[in-house]
Amino acid sequence: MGMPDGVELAGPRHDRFPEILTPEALAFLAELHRAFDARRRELLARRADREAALAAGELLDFLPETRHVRDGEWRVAPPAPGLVDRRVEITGPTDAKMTINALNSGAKVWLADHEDANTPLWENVIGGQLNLRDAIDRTLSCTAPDGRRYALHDGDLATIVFRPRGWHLTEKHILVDGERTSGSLVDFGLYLFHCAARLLDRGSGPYFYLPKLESHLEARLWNDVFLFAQERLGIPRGTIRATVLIETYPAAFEMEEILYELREHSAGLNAGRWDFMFSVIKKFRTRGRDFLLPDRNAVTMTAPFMRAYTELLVRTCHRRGAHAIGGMAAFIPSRRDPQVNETALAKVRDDKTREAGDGFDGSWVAHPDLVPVCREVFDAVLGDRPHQLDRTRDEVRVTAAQLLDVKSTPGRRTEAGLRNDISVGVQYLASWLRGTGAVAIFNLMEDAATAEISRSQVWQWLHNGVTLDDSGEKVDPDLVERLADEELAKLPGDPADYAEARSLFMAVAVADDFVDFLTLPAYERMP
Ligand SMILES: CC(=O)SCCNC(=O)CCNC(=O)[C@H](O)C(C)(C)COP(=O)(O)OP(=O)(O)OC[C@H]1O[C@@H](n2cnc3c(N)ncnc32)[C@H](O)[C@@H]1OP(=O)(O)O
Ligand SMILES: O=CC(=O)O
Ligand SMILES: [Mg+2]
Repeated sequence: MGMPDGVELAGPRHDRFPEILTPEALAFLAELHRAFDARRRELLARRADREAALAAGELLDFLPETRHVRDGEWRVAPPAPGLVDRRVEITGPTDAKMTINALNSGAKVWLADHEDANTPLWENVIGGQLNLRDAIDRTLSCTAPDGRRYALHDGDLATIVFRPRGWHLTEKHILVDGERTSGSLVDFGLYLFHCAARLLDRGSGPYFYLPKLESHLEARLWNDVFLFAQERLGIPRGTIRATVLIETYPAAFEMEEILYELREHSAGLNAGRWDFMFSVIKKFRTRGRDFLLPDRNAVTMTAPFMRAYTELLVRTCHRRGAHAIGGMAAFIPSRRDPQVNETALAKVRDDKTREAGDGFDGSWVAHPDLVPVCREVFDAVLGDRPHQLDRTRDEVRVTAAQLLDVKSTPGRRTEAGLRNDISVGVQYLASWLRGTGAVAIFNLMEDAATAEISRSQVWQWLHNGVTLDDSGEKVDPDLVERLADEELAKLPGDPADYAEARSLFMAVAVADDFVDFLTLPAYERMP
């Protein structure tokens, strides 16, 4: 079989890429594109309409038209093999070394990330698929630049749960009928095509984390994609499993409906706190004081709106027999600095202790050295039980007003906070443009979600006439430029090295037109 009709490849064909970009796999992607891309675009347009309504004064609320779903009696499918005990999940990009380190880390699950932690550079997109396939075959190995050899352990490895890109992103290197394809469908389709049978042979399955959904209709689209793909590839219905990230403000009002749409394929929900915070800023960015957050690093999971969101998530999941998975504490341990390490371990322990106490069934860590802390905390609560689905949290009642109560968030808006947003935002973008989508900056994990908070916070303060609580200065474009000069001068290397990242940051943090996702213009600057 040659290149399927209507398919064009616009990216370089590196050594082993043809193993992934086979005519059969590309034909499958073309089918997915023709069947579902128009609906994807319609749903993106619906997001924009909803955002316009919020800008015009509407508020988010639970949907009247889906009350029957919330009031009905139904449960999601029982957990699939490898997804019963999820007390520790490590996340990270899919380069060979990280893949091996994550699978060997002792975590129960590895979230193999093509979203927040990944720059969708063509080499990462296809290289990641090769690494995943080789890892499942247990043939993956690599040598680091310093000569260290990496190979997979012989024993148990983490269950792989793959996170494709969100619905908003396209793949410009694979065209169907002259159109860019969807990043979500390309990532999902290639992984399913190459890995589903291999995973099933090993007693696991094709499992996914679904990012950045904004409504149950977007979950319905995923469910329809799953049904179609299972049929086409001859995989039994219900084999695919998906954990949905509740990480946008609108989705927090549709948790039940999202589980319901995916109930045959559901593996639960995750509290994606960083994108959630970004979405809170984004959706109400023009609505003044009621939705103005303090310094990014001052917003914690104990803020009233954050607590309402996580409490509702656990209650919703457990009522429906679905796992509730906690989020990411951003503190990164250090093997070089004992003080940084101690602080990170203590902060992560506190975070996981709160989650385990609240009823979560497991949680995320960003680094292998955090696996033992998370495991210890969940072991203490779960004991021999694989999860705590029996804690139904019937006492929890969360109202729309509680989810919307952003103004009670304690904290100040300071010059240090603004400087941090600018410095982190520019440094992160510089890394992203070099092809690395997750990086430690000032001892915190930064990825696309945390960088979105930084840039949207600057935009929000700037466009709502904020005066900083400490310096008394008004946030305006001149102040942002001056602080950028000062902050970039503190970084090692030549400030010119940051010129492109800085111009991109200003385009997404200062310009009047609010760009939906910083990765959209950033992707256009990539080869
Ligand atoms: C908001 C969200 O979506 S959160 C989920 C998305 N974000 C992520 O997944 C971030 C995941 N974490 C990371 O990428 C990394 O931990 C970083 C970039 C934050 C820090 O990485 P580094 O600077 O390399 O950390 P450090 O030098 O301490 O790493 C020590 C070792 O642990 C490994 N390691 C660190 N993090 C990970 C990880 N997440 N998965 C696998 N291995 C890892 C490193 O490869 C290194 O291995 P080596 O000793 O064999 O060389
Ligand atoms: O994807 C997770 C998040 O916190 O964002
Ligand atoms: Mg996210």
